[in-house]
This record gives sequence, structure tokens and C-alpha cells, in this order.
Amino acid sequence: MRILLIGYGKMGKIIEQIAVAKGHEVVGKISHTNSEELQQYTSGNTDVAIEFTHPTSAFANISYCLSQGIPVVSGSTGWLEKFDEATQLCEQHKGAFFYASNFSVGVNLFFHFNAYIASKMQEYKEYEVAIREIHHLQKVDKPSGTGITTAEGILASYKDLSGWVSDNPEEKAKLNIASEREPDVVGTHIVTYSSDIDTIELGHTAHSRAGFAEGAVMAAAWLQGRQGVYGMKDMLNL
Ligand SMILES: NC(=O)C1=CN([C@@H]2O[C@H](COP(=O)(O)OP(=O)(O)OC[C@H]3O[C@@H](n4cnc5c(N)ncnc54)[C@H](OP(=O)(O)O)[C@@H]3O)[C@@H](O)[C@H]2O)C=CC1
Ligand SMILES: O=C(O)C1=N[C@H](C(=O)O)C[C@H](O)C1
Repeated sequence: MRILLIGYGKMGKIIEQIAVAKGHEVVGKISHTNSEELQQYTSGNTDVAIEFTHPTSAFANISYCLSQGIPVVSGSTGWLEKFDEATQLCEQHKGAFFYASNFSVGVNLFFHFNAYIASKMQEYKEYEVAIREIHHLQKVDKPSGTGITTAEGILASYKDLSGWVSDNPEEKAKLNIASEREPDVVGTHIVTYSSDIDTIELGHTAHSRAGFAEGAVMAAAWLQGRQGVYGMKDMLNL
């Protein structure tokens, strides 16, 4: 595949390594400083764009790709208030758009088990459910996209909770997502069910960014020849 990397930071660089090792060609690398060069890329010179940038730039990048008929895979977090608009654009242009808050296979298995455990635990009201996410100091958004997806998996069963809240454990009507920032932590997510008697935990710890990058390249290949909006559940049949 001819891959355009939109975002050439921590994720863009490891995606390049993995894509090239698999025999793909990187036709362009866009970052903040050369963002105007994005206009050079069309469906004529690019098979797929892989977008990992910033909450403020993700939607514009995705919109550009869809307007040009370039299939786009995005992992940027913190912009999802515009997700429905991106979906509409994809339909309007008959394009292809793949989004995941987390591309690692392990985290998507964690999402699957999380939803199942929540469906059982909601019957046991003596347990209070909460989420913790821990990331490196450079992370600009909170809570993490993965933390939000984890919350959505729990809230599907916990009908008495009215959504999630960021760093506010006192708001008992909502599911709290606690965010911690520490040096060099790639990404850790823990769901805790606590009672006076005991605690049950389900967690995922990423040891490197390789799992995210592998998943993004896999999604780019999977998206070839497809039309519509997709996520990891579609690709992994979870
Ligand atoms: N879904 C998943 O599996 C994962 C998602 N992520 C998400 O991916 C995103 C990127 O993460 P990461 O690579 O660690 O971040 P980095 O900060 O390391 O890299 C971000 C890249 O985006 C570029 N960028 C920033 N602002 C703009 C802009 N306004 N226009 C164009 N390019 C811009 C930066 O350019 P410059 O260097 O010139 O500033 C840089 O190349 C984040 O939202 C993160 O949460 C991260 C890991 C996994
Ligand atoms: O910014 C990161 O680094 C990560 N962001 C994603 C998120 O917000 O969930 C995925 C992963 O946890 C790493």
C-alpha cells in the first residue's frame, strides 16, 4: 500500500517502521510544521492515510481525506464530538473511514471482557465501579479515548449511572474516570469493582506502542476496497 502518514510523532514514527517492514511504501509524512503539504495528496497517489495527530487537527485531516476519496484510518483522541459529522461526510463521499480509540488487539479483548464483566457485576450493587487510566506526561487529552470507550462498555449495562465523569469520584450518579500522568507510561487502564469486603480488577498495560501501530497498519490493509465507517469490532469479529 502507498501510505500517507498524517502525524509524524510518537505514533507516526513507529507506524512507519512497522509499515515499511511489511513492504508498504510511505508516500508522505505530515506534521504540524508542514501541514499545508497535505493538499498534495489525492486518491491518485495514496492508497490510505493513517492519521494520529491532535484533538484540534484530527477532524480537518479526516475530512480532507474523505473529500479526496482517500480511505482514512484515525487513532487520534479527544475530538469525538465531531464523530457523527465525520460519519456523515464519509457517507456523502461514499468513502472509507476506520476509527479506534485503541488499535491494540489486547485492548480490544479487554473491551470485550470489560463489557461482559459489567453485564454480570451490575446485579451486585454492593460493588462500586470505577476506571483509572495512566499515561505519559505528554498526553494532551483527558480522560483517554480508551478510558471513554471502557466507560461506554460499562454504561451499556449500568442503566442507573447517567454517563461518565472525569476525575470527580464524588459525583456518585456517574462513572468516574480517574486520569493520572506519570513519566514514560505508554498506557494503562484498570476497571475496579470495590465493596467493603473485597475488590475485583480488570486491567490492561501496554508495554510499548507496537501494538497500537500493528493494529493501525492491519486496519489500513483491511480497509482497502471497503466503503463505510468501521472499527476494531468489525475487523476482529469481536
Ligand atoms: N488509537 C490508538 O491506538 C492510539 C491513539 N493515540 C492518539 O494519537 C494521537 C497522537 O499521539 P502521539 O503520536 O503519541 O502524539 P505526538 O505528539 O507524539 O505526535 C503528534 C503528531 O501530530 C502532529 N500535529 C499536532 N498538531 C497538529 C496540527 N494542528 N496539524 C497537523 N499535525 C499536527 C505533530 O506535529 P509536530 O511534531 O510538528 O507538532 C506530531 O507529528 C493522540 O491523540 C493520541 O491520544 C496514541 C496512541 C495509540
Ligand atoms: O496518547 C496516548 O499515548 C494514547 N492514547 C490513546 C487513548 O487516549 O486512549 C491510546 C493509548 O492509551 C495511548
